[in-house]
Amino acid sequence: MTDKTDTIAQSFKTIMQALGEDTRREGLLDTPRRAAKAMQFLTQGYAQDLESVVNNATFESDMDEMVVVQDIELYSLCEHHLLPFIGKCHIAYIPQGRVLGLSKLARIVDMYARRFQIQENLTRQIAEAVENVTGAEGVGVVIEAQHMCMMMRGVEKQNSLMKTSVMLGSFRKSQATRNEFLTLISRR
Ligand SMILES: Nc1nc2c(ncn2[C@@H]2O[C@H](COP(=O)(O)OP(=O)(O)OP(=O)(O)O)[C@@H](O)[C@H]2O)c(=O)[nH]1
Ligand SMILES: [Zn+2]
Repeated sequence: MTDKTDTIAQSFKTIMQALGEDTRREGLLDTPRRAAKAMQFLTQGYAQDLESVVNNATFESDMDEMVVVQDIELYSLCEHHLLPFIGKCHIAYIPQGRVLGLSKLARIVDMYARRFQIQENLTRQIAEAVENVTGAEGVGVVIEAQHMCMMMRGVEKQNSLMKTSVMLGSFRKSQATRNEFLTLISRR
C-alpha cells in the first residue's frame, strides 16, 4: 500500500468509527483499504493531464462538417457532498484541419469527471479541452446527469435530470449550428 492509500484508508477508518461501526468486525477489516483504493480510482483524473491523455492522436483531415459523439457515459463526484453524479455527455465539434482520435473524447470526459466537480464546470472544462486539442472552429458539449446528493439525501428527488451545455466558437455564434447539434443528439 502506498503512503497515500494508507493515509486515506486511516481516514476512512476514523469516519467509520465516528459513525459508530466496529472496524474490527470481520466484514469491515479490509474496508478502509478498499474504500481508499476506490476513492483513488474515482479521482484519478487529478493525476492526468490533457497532453498525455490525448497522446498526439490528432489527425490531418479535410473534414469541415460537424462531428458528434453522443451518449458517452459519465461518472463523477459532486464537490459538495462527494456523492456520485451519473449521466451522459454529448460532444460535437467542427474541425479546422485536424480531427481527434475518437476514443480521446471519452478519455477527456473521464479525466475531468474523475475529480470532485460541479456539473457546470465539468461541462466547460471538457468543451475547452476539445477546443484546445483540435483547434476546432466550434465545440458544443451537453451533459445530462442525475445527482445522488439530490436523490439519496437532501431534497430526495428521484427523477430530476440536470442538463448543462457549453457552446464555444461557431456553436455559440450560430443558432443553426447549435440547433444541428441539439437535433442530432435528440435522436437516439
Ligand atoms: N449547480 C450545481 N449544484 C450542485 C451540483 N452538485 C450538487 N449541487 C448543489 O450544491 C448545493 C449545496 O448546498 P448547501 O445548502 O451548501 O448544502 P446542503 O445543505 O447539503 O444542501 P441540500 O442538498 O439542499 O440539502 C445543493 O443545492 C446541491 O444540490 C452541481 O453539479 N451543480
Ligand atoms: Zn452534491
